[in-house]
Amino acid sequence: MPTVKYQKGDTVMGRWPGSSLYYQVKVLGFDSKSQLYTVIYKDGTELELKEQDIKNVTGFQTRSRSRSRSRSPGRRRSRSRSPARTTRRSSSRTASSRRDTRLKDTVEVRLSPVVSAYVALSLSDYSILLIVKNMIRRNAEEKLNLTKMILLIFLLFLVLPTGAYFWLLFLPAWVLFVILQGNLTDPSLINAPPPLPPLDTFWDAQALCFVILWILFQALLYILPVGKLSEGMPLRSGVRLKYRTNGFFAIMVSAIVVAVAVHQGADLTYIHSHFLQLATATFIISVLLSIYLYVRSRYAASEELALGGNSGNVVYDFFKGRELNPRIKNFDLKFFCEMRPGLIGWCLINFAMALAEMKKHNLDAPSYAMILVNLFQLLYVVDGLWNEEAILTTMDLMHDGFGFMLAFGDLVWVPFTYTLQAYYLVLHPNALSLPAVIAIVTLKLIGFYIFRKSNSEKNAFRRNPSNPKLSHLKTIPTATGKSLLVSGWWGVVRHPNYLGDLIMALAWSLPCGFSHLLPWYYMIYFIILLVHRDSRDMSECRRKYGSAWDEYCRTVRYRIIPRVY
Ligand SMILES: NC(=O)C1=CN([C@@H]2O[C@H](COP(=O)(O)OP(=O)(O)OC[C@H]3O[C@@H](n4cnc5c(N)ncnc54)[C@H](OP(=O)(O)O)[C@@H]3O)[C@@H](O)[C@H]2O)C=CC1
Ligand SMILES: CC(C)CCC[C@@H](C)[C@H]1CC=C2C3=C(CC[C@@]21C)[C@@]1(C)CC[C@H](O)C(C)(C)[C@@H]1CC3
Repeated sequence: MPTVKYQKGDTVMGRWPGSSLYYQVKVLGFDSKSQLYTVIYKDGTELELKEQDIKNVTGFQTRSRSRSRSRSPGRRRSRSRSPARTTRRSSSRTASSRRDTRLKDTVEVRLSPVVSAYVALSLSDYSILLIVKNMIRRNAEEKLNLTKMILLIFLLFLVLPTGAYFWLLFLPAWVLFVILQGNLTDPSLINAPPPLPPLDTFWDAQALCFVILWILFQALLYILPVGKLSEGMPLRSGVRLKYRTNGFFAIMVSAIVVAVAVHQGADLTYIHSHFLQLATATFIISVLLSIYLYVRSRYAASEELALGGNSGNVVYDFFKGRELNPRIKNFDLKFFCEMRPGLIGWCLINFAMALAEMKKHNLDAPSYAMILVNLFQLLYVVDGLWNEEAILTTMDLMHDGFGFMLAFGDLVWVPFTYTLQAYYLVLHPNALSLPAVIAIVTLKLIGFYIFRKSNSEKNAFRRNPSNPKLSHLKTIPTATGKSLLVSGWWGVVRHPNYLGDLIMALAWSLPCGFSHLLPWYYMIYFIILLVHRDSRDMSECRRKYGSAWDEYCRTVRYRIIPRVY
């Protein structure tokens, strides 16, 4: 490599992707086409880095040493670490938060993120690709293992930009499929789809007006100066955005307005009889919104863009979303869409399904199964809105761009597929015995307890790591200045909140019985969604926290279900 700055075999300092931290690496080679160096970290991770993300060891060490001399031994220990080494666990919160503050000083060099050869992939996807690359190599060495290979193909399919084309077509088609199935006497998720109804049945101008009115009504409640103004997590620029967290107020006012409308003779069973038309109208709105989001993201400053979704591939970026927090003045589009029209709409639709069931079967009250589904999901939504501030520390709000996936997910997917159990029960009643009711309620409460406690614990910790109520918890400091909880709920499994959520999902499907797979759709989808989110989060955290994350994973061995997964 005659014109190349670093030679094969050189020991240099390489920036850890997505962070500002440098670790010692060995240069393995240089690709003149992509202008990228292949380097190997001490833990064996191979990465491709740009020249500007590599520094000479000499100058680097001098600076590090002169800085660390003035610091405590604990501080020096953490600075000398490579991603391969483990970090010591702190047994006291106060001590660790003190160290965290000091560790912040280690973020000293700011460089542009690596643009990998996989131009169309976000950084987290890039990490998945690295995992896949390693798996292929290992599989080739260890002979083929079928399960691993299937997982590998699945992962590749999820991350490749071409996957976006598939999902763009598949997701709306799936919503249509399940809605049509729910109307059949004998629905099946595995049979061929029922014949498409004539095109004009999809469209209803009145349905579109209702959807627009609903979204405007929710927008009005959102902008009212009622409720707390909460601060989001610090952005890359250091800025903390403010969010109006008045979701509980919004659902209460919505409930009163709906109750008054029903009292005045409004027939909510319209929602059941026009389910398809309402879904079509909402779908159109979500597409228009996504186009708007994509166009405005082209004018957004680079620090306003999410790490993923900026590949240059228009379809992939449109799907994933580019802008992190698109706002019109103080109106946060992502936060609003995730927490209001779809989420509160979900409860409204469930309630309408209960009325439709009563009308259809001439009942004085909804069935036990319908009541359970309604109450369980209402509790889930009300709890989400009551703890609305906690959403600000979730992956969607902190890391994901706002594009078609979330716009469609929030506005169409949530209200029109999460309501499938109630929709199913209208035409397919399922009688429940009292012991069955008690068992299902108990299961729901257990799931809810785990879900709420674990989410609140993480949220409280992220908001104030020195919170005295959390001082009994063990933590692992990380090089970014943030710590990881390693005892309490987050010491049981790596995603206790997913465990609670899955138990609740089970309790939502059980009231519908076992005659058909359709009401179990949510459970199946949710397992896939959460397993995928967990692996996405794992690679994201591995990238952010390096060795500290490895230590966390060694200490907390299971991801979602203790001793199983
Ligand atoms: N009903 C539905 O359709 C869905 C529901 N959900 C629910 O939403 C909730 C939020 O889920 P989601 O956003 O996916 O993920 P989490 O709320 O679990 O957030 C993951 C983040 O938490 C932080 N974290 C991870 N481990 C630790 C630890 N040991 N100590 C401290 N912080 C840690 C990391 O962020 P950092 O370190 O950067 O702070 C990580 O990126 C969950 O309860 C989930 O079940 C999610 C998706 C769909
Ligand atoms: C269309 C795709 C296949 C999937 C899109 C995923 C979205 C539907 C979900 C991503 C994260 C979500 C959350 C909730 C709803 C579903 C989406 C938007 C949530 C608001 C539900 C209520 C909970 O209490 C919560 C914890 C606030 C949830 C946060 C994540």
